[in-house]
Amino acid sequence: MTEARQKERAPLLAVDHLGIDYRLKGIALKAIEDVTFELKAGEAVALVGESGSGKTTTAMAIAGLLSPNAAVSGGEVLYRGSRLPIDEDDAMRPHRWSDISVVFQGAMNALNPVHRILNQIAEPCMLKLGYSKVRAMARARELLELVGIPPDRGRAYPHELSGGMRQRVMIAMALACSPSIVIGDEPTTALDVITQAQIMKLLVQLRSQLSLALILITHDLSVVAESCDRVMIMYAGRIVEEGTVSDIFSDPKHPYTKLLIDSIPDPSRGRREIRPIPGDPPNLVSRPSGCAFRTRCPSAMPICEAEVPTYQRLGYGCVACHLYQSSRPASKVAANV
Ligand SMILES: Nc1ncnc2c1ncn2[C@@H]1O[C@H](COP(=O)(O)OP(=O)(O)OP(=O)(O)O)[C@@H](O)[C@H]1O
Repeated sequence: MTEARQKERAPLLAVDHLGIDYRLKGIALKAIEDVTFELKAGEAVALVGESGSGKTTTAMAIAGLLSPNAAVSGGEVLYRGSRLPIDEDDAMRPHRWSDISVVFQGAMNALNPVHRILNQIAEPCMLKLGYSKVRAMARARELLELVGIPPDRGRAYPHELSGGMRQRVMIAMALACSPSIVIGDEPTTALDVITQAQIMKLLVQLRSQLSLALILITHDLSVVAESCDRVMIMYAGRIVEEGTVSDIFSDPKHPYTKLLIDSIPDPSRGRREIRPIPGDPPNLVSRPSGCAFRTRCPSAMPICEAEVPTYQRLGYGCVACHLYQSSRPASKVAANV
């Protein structure tokens, strides 16, 4: 097959055995290791996991927005079959906002307080798309309307808008250069519950209207169930399970995924409180040997201390757990879980 044909058939995004370390006073913190997944055009996937599991690092690596003390320790990210220069700021510039953009949490910090919002949305259109000021302002008005803000409000400064409106502005900015992938890093975290639901509804609607692929980082599993096709569960810097939303919720495999799903309040079963997972995630500077979850795992076996489980395909999903390693018979697997 020719190279051009291969690229044509490549997934929109492929993250291939990606590892990212943070340098801290000469010590390397392994924030993510061996992270591998694909994203198809128009697909919505969620990255889920406890705080510190590496969700934001994965997302920022894909967008080429890693902090200065981060370094790629292995692997690569491919966009439409071509390697993305994720650790080269200048080389990443043509991709940022045009191919991959990010909606961050806490719009107040991301927006410039002294510029009117219309100008802030118009700016990437001038810088990235080379639009004239007049054309960029027209595009900015169009984008405001798309995210449900009357274009006249474009004269407002960020502090004159509600939190929900500001987050809509962030979404408009993320869409300004018509990217194929939008990453939402906990895009609704700072908002009240009703506004959270409105913003998620907007993202879901825009995703289908514009055929966007979405990578959604969230702690909220109910949001995942309503807005995503697939879920990737992260633990201590690795993806431990991946599957369709319905498979993960109805038939989770990894003991961590099971506990995570069990932690959600379920009033229909008389459980109204969050049930925290006992124990703490490991220190990523000195990871425990073998499976990082073993110290909290109700199904841990001696092999879990000795070997890192490989990430294996299981049905339509993937799981990294010794309970499911292919050398083990299926009957034993069932008995152990
Ligand atoms: N700039 C940095 N320098 C050093 N360590 C960092 C840096 N950014 C993140 N880390 C560490 O890397 C690990 C992964 O962090 P990351 O923010 O990717 O996790 P997360 O799953 O997104 O967490 P949260 O849900 O709290 O945002 C954590 O141990 C975190 O403390």
